[in-house]
Amino acid sequence: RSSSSSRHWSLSDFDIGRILGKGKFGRAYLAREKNTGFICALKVMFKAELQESKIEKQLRREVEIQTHLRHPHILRLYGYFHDEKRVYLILEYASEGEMYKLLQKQKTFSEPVAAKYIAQMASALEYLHAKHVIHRDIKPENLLLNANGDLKIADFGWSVHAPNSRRRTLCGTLDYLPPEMVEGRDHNASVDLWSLGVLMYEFLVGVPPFEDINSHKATYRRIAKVDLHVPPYVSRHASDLITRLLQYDGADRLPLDEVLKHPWILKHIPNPR
Ligand SMILES: Nc1ncnc2c1ncn2[C@@H]1O[C@H](COP(=O)(O)OP(=O)(O)OP(=O)(O)O)[C@@H](O)[C@H]1O
Ligand SMILES: O=C(O)c1cc(-c2cccc(F)c2)nc2ccccc12
Ligand SMILES: [Mg+2]
Repeated sequence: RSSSSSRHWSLSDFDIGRILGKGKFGRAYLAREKNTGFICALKVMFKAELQESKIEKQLRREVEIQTHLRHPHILRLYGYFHDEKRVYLILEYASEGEMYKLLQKQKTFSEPVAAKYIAQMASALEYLHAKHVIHRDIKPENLLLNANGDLKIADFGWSVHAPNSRRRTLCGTLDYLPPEMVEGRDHNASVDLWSLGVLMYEFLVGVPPFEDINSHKATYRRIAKVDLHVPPYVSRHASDLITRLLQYDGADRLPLDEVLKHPWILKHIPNPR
């Protein structure tokens, strides 16, 4: 019996269901493998579009990295295949969809709910960093939720093997990027610690800490200055953890094993991991 990722798949192996969502390049569909009835998400991308945007190499790296990852809070990539016009990724199905939409609907999460997600993130990042993989694009848009309401890190399009000096121009929001990346300097796994702090702040406050809706430049300046203001309604322990992650120098950011032992996490999650 060949493992799912080495087997040669084709579109005729699947019944295709409803569309799950559209991304920049990808459309994801609910799908069922015909022989086993296994439910998955099939992400379909057009080769022409991938070539135009020159992200073929990034996609191959994403696939190479994600196929080898096995963690309860990292979305599984079971395999992939391509035909003349399209590339297909066979992904774990996350039935509760995007964290981003849940946060938008609820505005903020309670501290116990936020602590559950931050503990799941810390555990997944600990696993990634042990494999010298940095995600570099942690944000609510790239987190999915499964039927149990558990978080799944998706979208490894920006992940690389650490350490790294980015070559590709950044696109999308700056909100989650640490000073060393907005300043184009070398960076390492501690960039994910910064993003974890930004994510925690956004879960509790409803907006990212350095957002300036008027200008990129203003956001850039606020990040570089670590211009952080935690509102008074955020508990002392939560505010302490956010501050320990949003440190200018990557070496000063609280390591993941300390995050998982922080009083704010232990208060809500007795045995994290
Ligand atoms: N495994 C999955 N389970 C459930 N829904 C999914 C899954 N993968 C993708 N989706 C849905 O499809 C949408 C588009 O997929 P995805 O974000 O991976 O495309 P993309 O090309 O990365 O787009 P972008 O880069 O803009 O996020 C997601 O926002 C999500 O709503
Ligand atoms: O025609 C190809 O050989 C091809 C293969 C793949 C590909 C193959 C496996 C994994 C993966 F992520 C991507 N991506 C492409 C993107 C643009 C144009 C052509 C291709
Ligand atoms: Mg996406």
